[in-house]
Amino acid sequence: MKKTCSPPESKPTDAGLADTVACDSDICFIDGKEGRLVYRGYDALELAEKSSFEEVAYLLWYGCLPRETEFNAFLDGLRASMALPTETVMILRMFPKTATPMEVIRTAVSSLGHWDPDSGNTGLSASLRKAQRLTLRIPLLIAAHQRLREGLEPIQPIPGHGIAYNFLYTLQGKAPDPLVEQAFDTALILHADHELNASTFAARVTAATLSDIYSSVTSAIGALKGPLHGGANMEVMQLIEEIGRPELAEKIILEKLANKIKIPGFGHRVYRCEDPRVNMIRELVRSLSSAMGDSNNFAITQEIERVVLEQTKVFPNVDLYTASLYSAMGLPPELFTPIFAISRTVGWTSHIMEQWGNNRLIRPRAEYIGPTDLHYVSIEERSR
Ligand SMILES: CC(=O)SCCNC(=O)CCNC(=O)[C@H](O)C(C)(C)COP(=O)(O)OP(=O)(O)OC[C@H]1O[C@@H](n2cnc3c(N)ncnc32)[C@H](O)[C@@H]1OP(=O)(O)O
Ligand SMILES: O=C([O-])CC(=O)C(=O)O
Repeated sequence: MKKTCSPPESKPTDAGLADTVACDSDICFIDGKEGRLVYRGYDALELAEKSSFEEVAYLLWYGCLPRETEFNAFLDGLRASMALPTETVMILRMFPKTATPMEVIRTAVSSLGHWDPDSGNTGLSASLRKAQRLTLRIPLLIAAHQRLREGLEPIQPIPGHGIAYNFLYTLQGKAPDPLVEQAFDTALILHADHELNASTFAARVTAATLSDIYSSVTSAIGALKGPLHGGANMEVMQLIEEIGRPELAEKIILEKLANKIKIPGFGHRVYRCEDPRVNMIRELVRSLSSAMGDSNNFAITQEIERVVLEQTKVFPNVDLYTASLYSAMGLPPELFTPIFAISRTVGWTSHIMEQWGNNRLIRPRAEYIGPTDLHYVSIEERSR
């Protein structure tokens, strides 16, 4: 009798759903051939250059850019939500020292739902308020947990300052350098949405069961954590640290490629050219590293890029230079993926609300490739 199950012999028809269009959406457009990224009709690079993360959040949530009075009212509403519930800070104190920041935000974001004043209200206005609370509170939660890990007490954000400023301030305990704040705000804009990436799809699948926004965002955080998706930015930093000096990059990368190891920060399901965000982030790192007087990580990243491009047809993605950008800001690598979650929360929640606007349960089929005619044999007989 056969004792083990045999592995599947053929691949599903559309592995990874690479060729499947799963929904209509007017939030984000990607041209993977030409390398273009558009939020609600506006080029994301133009928004990154001229706008602010708060304005882009308004655009993604409401579908248009605000007039001045609308934006001021929106910012006033945001300020009112800019604090963590005391119960959440108590929960943060209870995590074991070994819990990574990404594991902590997965659990703590889920817990935030219990203290949301709109808990149980599933209307559109309540969902928008929840989306805004999540976007304001996730950075505070990441900063508070990091301070607790370092043996420091969490500190309150300063009303009147934006999300980028207050994340850096509540993390580092001092007003951020304006150059760093500006670069961080730009990075938040460039990560805010990306169509049906894995974490957004996870959020939409959960939302499509008519589950709540906190459950949907928690699903998304779980998907973002993996190294094939958001977790890649931390892996890029680990690779930079492993390499240590630019002149060692070529040897280490060639060895990895020879061993068929995928290099984090390269490859993308949609882009068949350089990810349009890469150049803007590359230039931000170049100027920030030089202003901070340490360009070693930038130089290593450039070497990694040169060798991978010489050896493969695989282009860099958004994560490649993000690692040395955040490192030039003095941020620890284990916060890189949680930072991705700060900006993508805007995209996730926009998609969740869009899903609810025209909902149908998301439930694809599997191509069954196992047997169908087996008969039950008792455990005694099977064990003979
Ligand atoms: C924000 C984001 O989520 S961006 C993506 C972040 N993830 C990473 O940076 C992790 C490294 N990259 C990867 O693992 C992949 O490129 C993914 C997961 C992003 C995309 O995967 P897929 O769309 O399934 O592409 P797939 O894995 O089939 O790659 C296509 C080809 O490019 C090669 N390739 C893809 N990525 C890489 C890489 N990072 N390093 C080396 N080769 C690569 C593959 O080996 C494959 O080559 P082959 O056709 O000769 O077998
Ligand atoms: O779109 C994807 O597959 C990955 C992603 O989230 C991004 O590139 O920002």
